[in-house]
Amino acid sequence: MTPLQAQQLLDNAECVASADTVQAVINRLASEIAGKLAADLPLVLAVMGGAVVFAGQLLPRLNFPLEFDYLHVTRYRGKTQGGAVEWRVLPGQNVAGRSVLVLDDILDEGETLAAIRDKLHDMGAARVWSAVLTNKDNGLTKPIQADFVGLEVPNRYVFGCGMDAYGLWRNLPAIYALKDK
Ligand SMILES: O=P(O)(O)OC[C@H]1O[C@H](OP(=O)(O)OP(=O)(O)O)[C@H](O)[C@@H]1O
Ligand SMILES: Nc1nc2[nH]cnc2c(=O)[nH]1
Repeated sequence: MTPLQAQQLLDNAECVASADTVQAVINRLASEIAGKLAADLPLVLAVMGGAVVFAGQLLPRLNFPLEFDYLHVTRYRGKTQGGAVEWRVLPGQNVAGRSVLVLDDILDEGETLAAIRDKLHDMGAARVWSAVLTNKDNGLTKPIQADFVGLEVPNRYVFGCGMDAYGLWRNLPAIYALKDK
């Protein structure tokens, strides 16, 4: 894709959450998470790559001791339809016996987060919590619900705030939905 095509993608998209809304949502999530996990010394795991913006903005708002690490799993690989869950970096052995909080940018069909939860339980996590910046309102019965949900987004392909559109635009401070084809 050329820079002009990438710009046209954004120009034709619809903003579904402004940058101010996203900041307010992350503030609320930080306080909800502190209410549940402040005394647990949790291991916080960001799901690369989509969670990078969410994690980077949430972590400084969590005012209690925690350990941070990441895992990398992908299922969309720059496309707008998901496929098989592919592990690129497994969680570390430090999950055993821990209260683990998984951070991700979006819960869509739920396959990714369910696979992460199962993996963490297999590795001996004492309790697995999850926080997602967005939950897609797609009418599906999902295999997992997140414990902490930022925003509901419409049943369209969304991007910005860590979420990509054809591999691009993760850097946007607001959330957009691709124009319907
Ligand atoms: O609920 P699901 O339908 O399973 O989709 C959610 C997952 O899809 C995205 O990851 P993606 O595979 O696009 O990789 P990325 O993090 O590199 O964008 C997103 O970051 C979630 O991890
Ligand atoms: N960027 C992005 N990634 C996703 N993964 C699952 N659904 C989506 C979506 O709508 N946008």
